[in-house]
Formats: sequence, C-alpha cells, structure tokens
Amino acid sequence: MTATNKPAAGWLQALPRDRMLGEFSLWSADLCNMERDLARIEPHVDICHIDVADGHFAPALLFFPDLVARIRGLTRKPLHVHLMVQDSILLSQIEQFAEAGADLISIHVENAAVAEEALARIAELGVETGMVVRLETPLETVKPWLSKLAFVTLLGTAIGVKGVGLAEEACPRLQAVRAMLKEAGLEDSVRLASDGGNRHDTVPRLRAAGAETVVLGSLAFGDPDLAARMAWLHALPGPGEAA
Ligand SMILES: O=C(CO)[C@H](O)[C@H](O)COP(=O)(O)O
Repeated sequence: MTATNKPAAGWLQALPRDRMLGEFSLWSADLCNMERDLARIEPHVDICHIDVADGHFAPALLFFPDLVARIRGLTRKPLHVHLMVQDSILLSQIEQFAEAGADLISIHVENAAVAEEALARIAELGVETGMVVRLETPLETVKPWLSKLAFVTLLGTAIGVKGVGLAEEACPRLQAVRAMLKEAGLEDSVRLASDGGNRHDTVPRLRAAGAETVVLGSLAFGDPDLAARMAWLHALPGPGEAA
C-alpha cells in the first residue's frame, strides 16, 4: 500500500451509525512489528487510533509525524490522531500530522486558549475535527465547541495511560454528552466516542450509555479472533435497545 490509500473525503459520514464502531489504538500494537499488526487488523478495524503525547500535557511520549506517514502508507483505514500536547505546539502538530496523512484530528477541550484557531486550521486542511475531554474536566466546557466538531471523545481513565480500568463516572458522562448533543440538534452530525478502560465487561455498558465508537487497546491487539471481536462489538445494543 502507499500514501494514495488515504480514504476519500466524506469517509466519516459514510461509516454506519446503527452500530458501535471499533477504533484500535496503535499504542497497543507490537511497536516493533507495526507492519505485521497493521496487516492483521486491516480487514477488521473501523478506525486506527493514534495517540500523540508530548510528555507535558500527558505523561507519556507517544507517536510522531514521520511514523504516522509510514503508517499511512500501510493502511487504507482512517487515521484518527489524538493530540495530547501543550497549547504552544498544538498548531504546528496539527500541520505536521495532517501532512503525514491524518483523516481526523482531535485536540483537547483543555487547549481552550488556542482551540478556535486549531479547529479552524484542522478544517481548512480538509481533516475531520474532533475534541477530547479529560476525565476530570467538567462537561460544560465542550458545549460551546460542539457545532464545530464531527467527533467527541470522552476519556474513561486518566489521560495518557493504558492497562487501567474504566472509571465509574464514564457512563454517566457519556449519557450527559449524548443529551447535550440531542438538545443542540447535533446528534446526527457528531459521533461520540469513549477512550480508555475498554474491556469485555465495560464496552456493553458504554454502548448502552451512548458511545458510538470505542478505542480498543489490549481488547483488540490481545484477541486472536478479531473477526469475532468485531462481530460482537457491532452487535451490541445501543441506548434504549433491547439486549
Ligand atoms: O488510547 C488509549 C489510552 O489513551 C487506549 O485506550 C489505550 O491504548 C488503552 O489500552 P488498554 O485498553 O489495553 O488499556
């Protein structure tokens, strides 16, 4: 595959709305065997999720543009870049990850001081716009931005960690944002995602609370049967649907 494998404009709107989608977090791939793992997930994954962290905004140092450009050449699936970086470098990171081939770039609501310019730039670059909310951040902070977004992600754990369980408040927070979207008439235009703590027992609860996509780390890369994992995910009943 080559860089020409980038999905066409409108890819996000073309994804089904009547079933839960699976984003796979490439942080949980075998980092020394990324090409092998990308080939294994290609027939199954809905969106590839790429965490970028600068060691300040979030504790880890994760992914960089040249690596994402290489990944772009190895997959036809959409690349969602989740930027966990300080305000001062946000715009430059947006430029670099868009150039590398990102299809959706999410910034944090906690980047509020530069968020307006950042979201405008993401859109100008022809990339879908997303925003992520840390677990401890009040949900009202995302409300003013909703009309500018195609994607909202709520963290279900502390920022920038993996291997930890879902926080109790994750499901009520999803329900609250789902209600906010409905009230604003944006339910059909903004997708709601949950990132962190996604396990076999927590994902059905997140789906019932209104999550439309979940970021899977070990639940995907540790599963020998991805076809069955995705069939399970796609069949989970949504809010108000019978189990
Ligand atoms: O992006 C993430 C954390 O920010 C993923 O949720 C992370 O890769 C989770 O891994 P796991 O589900 O194995 O804990």
